[in-house]
Amino acid sequence: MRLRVRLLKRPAAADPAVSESERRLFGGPLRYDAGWANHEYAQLESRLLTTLRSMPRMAGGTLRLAWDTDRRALLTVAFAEAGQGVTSAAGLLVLSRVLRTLFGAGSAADRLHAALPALAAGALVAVLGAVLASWSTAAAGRLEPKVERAAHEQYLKAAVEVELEAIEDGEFRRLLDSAQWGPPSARRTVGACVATLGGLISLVATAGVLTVLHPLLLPMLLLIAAPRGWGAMRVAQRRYLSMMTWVEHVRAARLIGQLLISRTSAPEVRVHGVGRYLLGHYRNMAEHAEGEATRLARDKAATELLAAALSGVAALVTYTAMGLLIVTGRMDLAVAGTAVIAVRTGSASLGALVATTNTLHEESLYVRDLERFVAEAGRRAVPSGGVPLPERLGTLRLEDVSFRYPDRDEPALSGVSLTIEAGTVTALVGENGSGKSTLVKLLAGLHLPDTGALTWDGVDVREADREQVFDRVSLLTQDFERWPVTARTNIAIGRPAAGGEDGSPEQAADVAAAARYAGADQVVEKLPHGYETLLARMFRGASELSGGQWQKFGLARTRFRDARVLVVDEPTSALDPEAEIAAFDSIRGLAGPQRAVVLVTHRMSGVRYADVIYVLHEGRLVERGSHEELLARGGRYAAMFRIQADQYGDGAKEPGQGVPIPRRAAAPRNDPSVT
Ligand SMILES: Nc1ncnc2c1ncn2[C@@H]1O[C@H](COP(=O)(O)OP(=O)(O)OP(=O)(O)O)[C@@H](O)[C@H]1O
Repeated sequence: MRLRVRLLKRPAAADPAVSESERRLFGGPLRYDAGWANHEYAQLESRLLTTLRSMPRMAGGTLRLAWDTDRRALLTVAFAEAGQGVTSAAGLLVLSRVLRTLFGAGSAADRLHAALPALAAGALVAVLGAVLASWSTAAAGRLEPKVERAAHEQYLKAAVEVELEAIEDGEFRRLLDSAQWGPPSARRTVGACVATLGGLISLVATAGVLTVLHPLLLPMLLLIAAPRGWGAMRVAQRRYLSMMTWVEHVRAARLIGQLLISRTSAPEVRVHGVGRYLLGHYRNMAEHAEGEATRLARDKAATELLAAALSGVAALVTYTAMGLLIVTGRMDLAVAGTAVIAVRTGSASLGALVATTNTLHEESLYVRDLERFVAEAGRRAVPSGGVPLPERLGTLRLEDVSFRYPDRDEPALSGVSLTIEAGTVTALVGENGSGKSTLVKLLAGLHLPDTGALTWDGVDVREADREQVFDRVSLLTQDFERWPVTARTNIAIGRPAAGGEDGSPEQAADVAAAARYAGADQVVEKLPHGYETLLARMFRGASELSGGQWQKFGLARTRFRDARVLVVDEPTSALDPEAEIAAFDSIRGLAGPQRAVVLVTHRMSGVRYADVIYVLHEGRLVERGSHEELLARGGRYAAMFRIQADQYGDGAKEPGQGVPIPRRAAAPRNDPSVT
């Protein structure tokens, strides 16, 4: 079905046109709540003079980066661009000399002969200009990718060093999102800086030559060039204005395109017929965007025609004035010839300068986002250094710990006190949202307590060397990372090897041992290239694992990491019953004299053999004890255990019979959903 495109009133800054499809699917234009989205509006405010004034500040960050990355290339570009300005000025002066000689007295052969040295000098200047231009191109070509790489590294390094809290903070994420456009923009800023510098120098050189030739020529140049400059500026501003409307259609259409081809939506796209539905909306939005592009093209054509007409009138006035000056003997014919060429070169330079200034302005907005992000990330980075932790692990203690996520009113943990001893298995249980995963993140050093204390053998985690805290923890969560790398690296990445250890026979043996421990070796045996099989469904020749097979890899990675404290959060959700029993056995086996295991799970069968079980409820610890003790108490734990046991029909065999066991409600007979 083709949907009607409803064009609203002409696009304006604050009220872009919205297609019927966007209204229906997204309830309006699809605007990102991201920093860079603001630029679309900021750009509209830009004017040439404002842009020119803020240019040094805008380009400053990128130039500093270029200076740090390859100062030789930067200086070469600057020198070559300045040199080109000088050669273009020299070229004009030589041209003036040639014309003067050619228009002078004597026979044609004599005049031509007399002009030969100047012609030779002109050729030399032209060759020099070309050499300088290619020198600048080569140096800029070397500099640009280096600047992009340096900016990207700066971005990634800043991102990995911040506290987890910052990553979970919406404001910071927006900054992170907007800053990702910074590195490619830094690269383009280098190009725009070079072009702007070149344009400026050549303009100044041309203006200088014209002033030397005749004082009236410079105002004449400005008169001819001004309309074209105005036209270029106006077209650029209209483009910004249009981009604001256009970008939203493109964004919406792109989202729909992704939904149509995504793997996760593929079943519904086919079975529910969502494909045809979304395709119709895609066409509608694309047509809307095409309409905007057509409008823009018409606008541009009209503006350029007007600018050309104004420029033509200005040229007519200028050349008439020049003719009068020649006729009245106040201007030499040779000077006039040079001036005509200089005026043409100068107006072209001015037009190009306006365009490159606009590009510079546009790109530098994204670079500024990157700079803001790097500064903010520095403020929110995990502090380096601190009190070293004891070599041997004794006790991890939480005393009256509370923690609240910044965007929540209620604390996720309140007044939690517990102890984790080396050589034990500690289980954390509780209903959804009771605070188990939050507690795990605190234990891993990912979050710091708001109040109370978390100590590693007496060292408060706030003062401890966080690098060491991370080093002593192994974290296996339900959504652990399925790295798109080989099976071997997927296990070995548990403790990324330093330099030469990667791929060593010792490492291979450790990987194999860890895989055997977790039962992942049987999975590897069936892979086409064994440990060298790439586990990434999106690449050619790669294999994909099932959820349960991945969990075995997760456990193998944890085993390989061999840390002091193993934190395992819902490790068996995708395992079949047999594999689940084996996995819980393996996890229990990981506890050793110097190692503690903290297990979070909703599978009550997996926690019954833990040395100590803590029950969390709404962020508070409500029960503590062994499986038997807690069942005998008949509290929350006993209720949870018996609900699960009851599903298998053996709840009555457990102690703690006094606990009321909620039964699953039977579906009403007349429920229309039950057939
Ligand atoms: N990143 C976060 N930002 C804000 N609130 C969060 C965040 N993570 C968890 N919460 C909130 O903190 C509380 C505790 O969540 P937590 O994930 O620790 O519970 P849980 O016991 O692990 O739950 P589940 O059994 O469902 O995994 C919940 O109210 C949850 O909504």
